[in-house]
Amino acid sequence: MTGNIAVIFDMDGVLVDNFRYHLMAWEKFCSRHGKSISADDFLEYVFGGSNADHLAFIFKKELPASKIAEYSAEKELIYRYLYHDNVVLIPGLKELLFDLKTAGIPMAIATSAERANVDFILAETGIREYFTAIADASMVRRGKPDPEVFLKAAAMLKTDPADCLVFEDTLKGIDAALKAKMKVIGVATTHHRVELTEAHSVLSDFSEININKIRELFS
Ligand SMILES: O=P(O)(O)OC[C@H]1O[C@@H](O)[C@H](O)[C@@H](O)[C@@H]1O
Repeated sequence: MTGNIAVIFDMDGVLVDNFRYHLMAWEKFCSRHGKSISADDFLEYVFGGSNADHLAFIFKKELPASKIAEYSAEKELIYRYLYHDNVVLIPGLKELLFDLKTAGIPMAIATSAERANVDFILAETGIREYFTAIADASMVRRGKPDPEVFLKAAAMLKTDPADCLVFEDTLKGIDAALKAKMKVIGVATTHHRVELTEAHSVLSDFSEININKIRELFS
């Protein structure tokens, strides 16, 4: 640990509460391809992971990279179409981003989503200026629960993983952050608070956290 902390935000379920829009998009995608996925299976087995893992679950086999790219583009177009007029930041997030930025604490996004979805969320919410680094699906070989995307974000921030705090809403993401040896706070949007007990702490939204509480996690 060097003492210079950084904060890494997952995107879906942490910056915005959009689980149901991803679910609707996957359901629509499945119906177009003669497949199906239940909400329970989606939540338990795939949400929070990579589209390659989602597609392997839906098609019951690994797909070639060209098919993964084609199907991902189709699903994400449906998702952005459905979610477009409904994008709202999680309460308290903007204030926390401002406080962290003015305190000189660097921030990154580490997401299983593709870059077009990141650009979509940042454009819709106007929070791009707060982030020094963005690690997306295209930059890693293995999706969460593998720690690769969080380690990539820490490297981009030039911060020791032990000095990083992650905000995550999924069990896969919390697992990944812990494997990266980072502190992790669960955000109870996609799951109930009681399901996120592996995290160092849990909150319902960002109005429950501030810089002093974040610093205390590292003391
Ligand atoms: O890592 P994040 O930001 O939670 O992103 C996860 C999601 O990213 C989306 O692009 C996928 O299609 C979702 O279904 C997936 O689980």
